[in-house]
Amino acid sequence: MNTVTMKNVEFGAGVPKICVPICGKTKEDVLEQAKIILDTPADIIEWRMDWFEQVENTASVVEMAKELREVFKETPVLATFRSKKEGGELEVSTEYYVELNCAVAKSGYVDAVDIELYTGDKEVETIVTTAHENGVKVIMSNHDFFKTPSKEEIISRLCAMQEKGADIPKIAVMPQSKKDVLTLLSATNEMVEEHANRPIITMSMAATGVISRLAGEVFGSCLTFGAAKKASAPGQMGVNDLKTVLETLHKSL
Ligand SMILES: O=C1C[C@@](O)(C(=O)O)C[C@@H](O)[C@@H]1O
Repeated sequence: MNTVTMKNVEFGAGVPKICVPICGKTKEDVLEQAKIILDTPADIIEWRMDWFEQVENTASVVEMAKELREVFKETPVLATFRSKKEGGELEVSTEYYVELNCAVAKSGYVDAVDIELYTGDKEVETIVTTAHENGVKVIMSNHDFFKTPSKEEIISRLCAMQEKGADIPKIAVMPQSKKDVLTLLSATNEMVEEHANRPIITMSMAATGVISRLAGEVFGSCLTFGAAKKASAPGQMGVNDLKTVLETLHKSL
């Protein structure tokens, strides 16, 4: 199993890393949330660009990324535009999605970009190539906010991401029962043991799925999302509680 390193943070080894999202509408909101996160045990920051009111202007986005880099000098920053169909705040054209991700990847101010698997093959390839040419890692993602696909389907999506050059494949699914949470955990375990040659991220959302956000070290998810001021998806715990649970589990493993 290869690990992935951004700044000094190694994904895929030891305790799962904690990612804290920033969901600010204005530049002031973004910076306010950033300053709050500075006092938390976040290992990596996710800037949810789809929340940013100036997201349709690439120059403003790059400027904001620059300011975030000034706040987070040593902490990796992941830039994510989450499309509305996968749980985000805004829909943009596929053409703009590609332009935005390429601009932010080329800016030199972020360490990773999130690319949704189902953007389109050509488009995904363009962003992956641009990111890698600029030394930026790719977290490739898929979200189902309504249900949990079968174990085989979850594994097949994670494998597709690996084939498309994701540095870290990621899937978030919604459980409709406790059994669905077991399906996600079982898919995670099988993916890591039989298919993956790199770290992966998985989670089952909402209250029913919260155990999946804590058990990554057991089943094989290298990162978990925790909230500081604002959660970006249902089921995220407060970042300090999350840290305590991860560390407590780690001591017994
Ligand atoms: O992909 C993910 C995972 C997530 O949806 C979650 O469930 O924690 C939160 C999003 O901000 C992030 O982009």
